Amino acid sequence: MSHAHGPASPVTSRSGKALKGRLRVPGDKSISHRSMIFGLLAIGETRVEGLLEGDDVLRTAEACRALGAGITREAPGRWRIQGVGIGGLTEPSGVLDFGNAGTGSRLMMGVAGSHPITTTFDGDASLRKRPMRRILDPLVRMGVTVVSEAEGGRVPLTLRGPKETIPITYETPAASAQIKSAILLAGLNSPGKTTVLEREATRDHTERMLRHFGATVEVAPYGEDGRAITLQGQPELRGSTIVVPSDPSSAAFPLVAALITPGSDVVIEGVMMNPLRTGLVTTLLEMGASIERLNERDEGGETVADLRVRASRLTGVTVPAARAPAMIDEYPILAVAASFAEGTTRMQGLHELRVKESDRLAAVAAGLAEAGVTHEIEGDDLIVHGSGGKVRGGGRPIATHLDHRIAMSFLVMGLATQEPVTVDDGAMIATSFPTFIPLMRELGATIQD
Ligand SMILES: O=C(O)C1=C[C@@H](OP(=O)(O)O)[C@@H](O)[C@H](O)C1
Ligand SMILES: C=C(OP(=O)(O)O)C(=O)O
Repeated sequence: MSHAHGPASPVTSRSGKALKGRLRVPGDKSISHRSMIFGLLAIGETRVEGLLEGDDVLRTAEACRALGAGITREAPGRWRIQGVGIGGLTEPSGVLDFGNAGTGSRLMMGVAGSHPITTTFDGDASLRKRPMRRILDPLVRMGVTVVSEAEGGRVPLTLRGPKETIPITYETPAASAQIKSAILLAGLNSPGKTTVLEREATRDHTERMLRHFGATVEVAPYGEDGRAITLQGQPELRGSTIVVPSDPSSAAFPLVAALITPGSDVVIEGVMMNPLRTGLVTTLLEMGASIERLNERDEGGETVADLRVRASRLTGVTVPAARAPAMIDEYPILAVAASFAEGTTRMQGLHELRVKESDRLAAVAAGLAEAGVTHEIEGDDLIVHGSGGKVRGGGRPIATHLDHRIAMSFLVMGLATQEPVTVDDGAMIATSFPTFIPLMRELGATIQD
């Protein structure tokens, strides 16, 4: 089982030459998970190009197989899925082990939980700590039975679905695309309309893909910044082709690395620029970063651009809480950028960071402390006092707590610190960005494992 994690493998980065060159980061993790899931739920064949072959997505693929999909890998990133259609899922013979993946497990609770089969979900020590009540509550209202659960509504847990789900209208208690998506996916097996109300708009990949596969989805404004998303249940989803754009959350690492490493000039090709994902770029531009959006074009229904990034003098800013959904996974790397800025950066409203792969507020703060960066946590805000370019680094190995983004963020920091930075374990990087270390080395980075 994946919760028995192997021996930790420390990784060290150190400052060296400027970063130069062009690179393409792997496919978007959110779209990759959903490609597998929609492939399972469609009738006929789905073809995927540019799938992220990270551990999280491979777990979702395995789960889809266990639920009846025929899945083949034809070439790197090129996959074919034979779907079973909504209502056609088969009961898996074993536990669905999602490893480290919140997205995979939560979306699949909506998919498998909405069918009249019994499914058990589990994951690693990190996933076993993450809250699942936020998914189970709406599913129960839709007629799903929680057969068993670990204390506090956590995995391992077992669901049994009804023949059809009950259509509901539900306001999500947190700005979370995972909650929204689990409900909409469960609503696919419902005879009526399922409506999700979100007070703040979150990434809309599920809505876009529902339409792409043939479902009817209406989106209306809700409140000041929110949306009401209504799905007509029991559509026939048809197998489709998906081209997965590069993941902006992965691009964030070479992007910040180039900004903080003197003399750097890097182009990151084909990065998805969905406005619900570009909060980090917006913030860095406000801080004075040199980031050019070149060659903007449409790829697979999303706007993508090549980002030319040059080393820049950054200035501290206040990042409003309202921007959090558009950059939720990018706060650890923003904290690194803020450490090198002139002045103070205040990141507001970060409560959701406490329930990611680790408590990211605590993990970032602990890492900053090791590296000699002055910072505070005030309520849900993280305040980083930048050093105007000089960050000590060194300290004891940074504790990554099974969190890929903590590992990559502090390895990026070490590329520009006075002393090397070591993270205690690089293994989890493979969950979302397996080629991170080789790609960074190609740009000239010194990273040793
Ligand atoms: O829907 C998705 O693909 C994701 C939603 C976000 O989680 P929340 O919904 O918990 O905010 C994000 O942190 C995660 O990496 C991917
Ligand atoms: C929060 C993340 O992922 P997940 O919730 O899918 O584990 C992430 O990738 O930063």
